[in-house]
Amino acid sequence: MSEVPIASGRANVMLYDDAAKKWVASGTTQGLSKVQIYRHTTNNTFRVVGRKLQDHEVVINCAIIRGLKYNQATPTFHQWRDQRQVYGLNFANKEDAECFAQAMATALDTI
Ligand SMILES: CCOC(=O)[C@@H]1C[C@@H](CC)[C@@H]2C=C[C@H]3CCN(C(=O)[C@@H]4CC[C@H]5C=C[C@]6(CCCN6C(=O)[C@H](Cc6ccccc6Cl)NC(C)=O)C(=O)N54)[C@@H]3C(=O)N12
Repeated sequence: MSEVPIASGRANVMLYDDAAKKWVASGTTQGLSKVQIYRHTTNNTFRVVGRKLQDHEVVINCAIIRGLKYNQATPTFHQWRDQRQVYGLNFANKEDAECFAQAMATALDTI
C-alpha cells in the first residue's frame, strides 16, 4: 500500500498545445476521467493520476513538484504547468473541483 489516494474527481483532462494555441484532450478519446492525487506513504511525495472512466487509459501521470502554481482559472477549470507542458482539468462539477483543489493545496503544503 505504498500510494494512497487523497482526492478523486471527475474531469476532462486537457493539455495545452502551445503551437496551435488550443487545449486538446489528453489520451486517445474524448471523455471524462477519474483524476486522483496519490500520496506516497514512505517518501511523502504526491502525484496526479487520471484514468478514463470508459477504458481506464491513463491520461495524466505527473508529479506534484514543490512550488507548483495551481491556477483555478474558473470554478471548474483548473490548470498548472511543468517545464514540458500545461495541464488543464475541466471538472464535471464545482464540488469535485473544490475537493481536488483542497487536496492539491494540502500536498503543496506538505512537500
Ligand atoms: C470558456 C471557453 O473556454 C475555452 O474555449 C477553452 C476550452 C475550455 C476547456 C478545456 C477551457 C476552459 C476554461 C478557460 C479559462 C481560461 N482559459 C484559457 O485557456 C486561458 C485563456 C487565455 C489562454 C492563454 C494562456 C493559457 C493557456 C496556457 C496556460 N495559460 C495561462 O494563461 C497560464 C495559466 C496559469 C497561471 C498560473 C499558473 C499556472 C498556469 Cl497554467 N498562465 C501562465 C502565466 O502560464 C490559458 O489558460 N489561457 C480556458 C479556456 O479558454 N478554455
